[in-house]
Amino acid sequence: MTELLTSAQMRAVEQAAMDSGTVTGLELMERAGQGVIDAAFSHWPELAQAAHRALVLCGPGNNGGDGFVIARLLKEAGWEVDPFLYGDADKLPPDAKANHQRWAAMGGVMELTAENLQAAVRPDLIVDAVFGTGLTRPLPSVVQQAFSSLGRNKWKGRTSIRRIAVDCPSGLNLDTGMVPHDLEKTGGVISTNLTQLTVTFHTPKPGHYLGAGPLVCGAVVIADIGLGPSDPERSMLGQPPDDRRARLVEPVFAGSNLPPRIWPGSFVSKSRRNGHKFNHGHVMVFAGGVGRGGAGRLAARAALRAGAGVVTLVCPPSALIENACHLDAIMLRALPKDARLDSVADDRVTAFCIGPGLGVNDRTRDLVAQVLARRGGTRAWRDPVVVLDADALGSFAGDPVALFDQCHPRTILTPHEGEFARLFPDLALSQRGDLSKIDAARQAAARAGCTVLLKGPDTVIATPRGGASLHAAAYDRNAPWLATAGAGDVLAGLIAGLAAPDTSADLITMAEIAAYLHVECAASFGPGLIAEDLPEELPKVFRAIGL
Ligand SMILES: NC(=O)C1=CN([C@@H]2O[C@H](COP(=O)(O)OP(=O)(O)OC[C@H]3O[C@@H](n4cnc5c(N)ncnc54)[C@H](O)[C@@H]3O)[C@@H](O)[C@H]2O)[C@@H](O)CC1
Ligand SMILES: [K+]
Repeated sequence: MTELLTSAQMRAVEQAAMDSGTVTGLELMERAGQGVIDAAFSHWPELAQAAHRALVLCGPGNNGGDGFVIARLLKEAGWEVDPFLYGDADKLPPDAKANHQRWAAMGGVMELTAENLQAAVRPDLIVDAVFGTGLTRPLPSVVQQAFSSLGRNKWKGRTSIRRIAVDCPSGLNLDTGMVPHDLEKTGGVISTNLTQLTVTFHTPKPGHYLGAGPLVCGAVVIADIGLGPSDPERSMLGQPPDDRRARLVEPVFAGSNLPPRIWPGSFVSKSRRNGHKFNHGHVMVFAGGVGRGGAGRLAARAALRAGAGVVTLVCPPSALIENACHLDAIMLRALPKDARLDSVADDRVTAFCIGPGLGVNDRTRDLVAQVLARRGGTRAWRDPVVVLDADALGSFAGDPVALFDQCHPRTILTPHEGEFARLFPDLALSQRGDLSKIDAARQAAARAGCTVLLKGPDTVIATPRGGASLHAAAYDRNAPWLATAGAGDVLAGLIAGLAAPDTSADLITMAEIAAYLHVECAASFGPGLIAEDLPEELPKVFRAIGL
């Protein structure tokens, strides 16, 4: 797990390092500039083999300061360098001003405008050092126009020009992954700032993985600027996340890759020990009525493939034959309309998955209430895990507090953005503004008193205490085939199946692993994927991670 530092957290880390006297701001800036050049040369080795030409676009803050370091270092390596500045050189912050002055002894600086860029000699490399973590509002129109002009320039072989961004493509908010748009203006970085490589410092930032981040960053490389390890991450293995710093869900700990056999493999119950089927948990999944059982069956299948010892599907009596025609290894029980849950669920049920295909109605509300009221029974030390998805959430759309009042710490809500908006209208995507998806999920978890997994290509998992992690199906784990009907039902089943064993780790850890495996299955299966394929791909993914 890699920590994702917000802009404020990153500033605090830098400030603490400077206050400790181990490093100065100028030294950090020098390392940042050098880190960008090293990353560029490693990504495009041909650039390292001879001197070339660079356009360096600098902004009014320390991101611009990094740009002036890059300009100087490239010039010293024999490159032709043309820097452009947005803003007033006299108003640059101290370290950036110092680097501007060092550059000024070597060459001139042009004002950053579309006209000046149009007149520039064709570069081999364009460096975007206009705005980094300090962006607070939409890009100024003059900067937008300058970026747009780069795409219109008459340079020969324009498409072979390499484009690198310092910390982020300018215009991207690194806390939210949003590109604040001034709606009066057209374009914006998404269409005009075609970054191929983004070099960020110390740790990745949430915005590299949230929202538009993966669409605009190209590839992301982390440059070490000597701020030390971010946290003893190895000790975080299987631990709940820090209450303030979010983490990225990936098998990387303390900066090095762990074999996936250790994470996530060692958290899969059956990889650890033998035992009776009930040692691996009993998952109960609820299915809808006649013709609506597919979603529940998908979840049940995923729970069983994930390693639950026993999975039972519960359905109305009228749907018994339909489900019996589809199921073998999954047990089947009928629950008449007015019957109590106790008539089918004994104390050995360790996890419930409720919602997919169930219908938005009073019966669903009643079943959710009965499931949430269950306690550990003979396993009094541990209440059953409850995964609430789809219609279990939709059924409380008009009265979310009634749901939150019943949720306990072993509950996880797994909404997509639409379902989330109905439970937490003020935290909906359309209302979020500068609130990141991570903070929205945190607030939702605090309100609901349980874990919340907010789905998407950027899936955020948050706990009521503020712990949060982000799983991104992005960059080399991009999985567009996952946007398919039923994929969410499979995820809900995976969580229930992984979290069902008595020995399973905390709920957020198991939700992280479910999100990870879900995408691994999609990537492993590849194009043409439909939801049924996901559970069937799981054995192959388990073998690939060394189980
Ligand atoms: N010593 C440090 O703090 C280090 C900082 N580093 C670099 O410094 C960057 C952060 O520097 P800053 O905090 O100065 O932030 P930025 O350089 O991203 O920009 C901040 C400046 O832009 C202005 N601004 C923000 N949004 C604007 C908009 N839409 N239109 C016009 N002006 C706008 C702000 O008022 C401020 O003057 C990082 O991204 C990184 O590249 C690195 O050099 C490593 C060391
Ligand atoms: K930038």
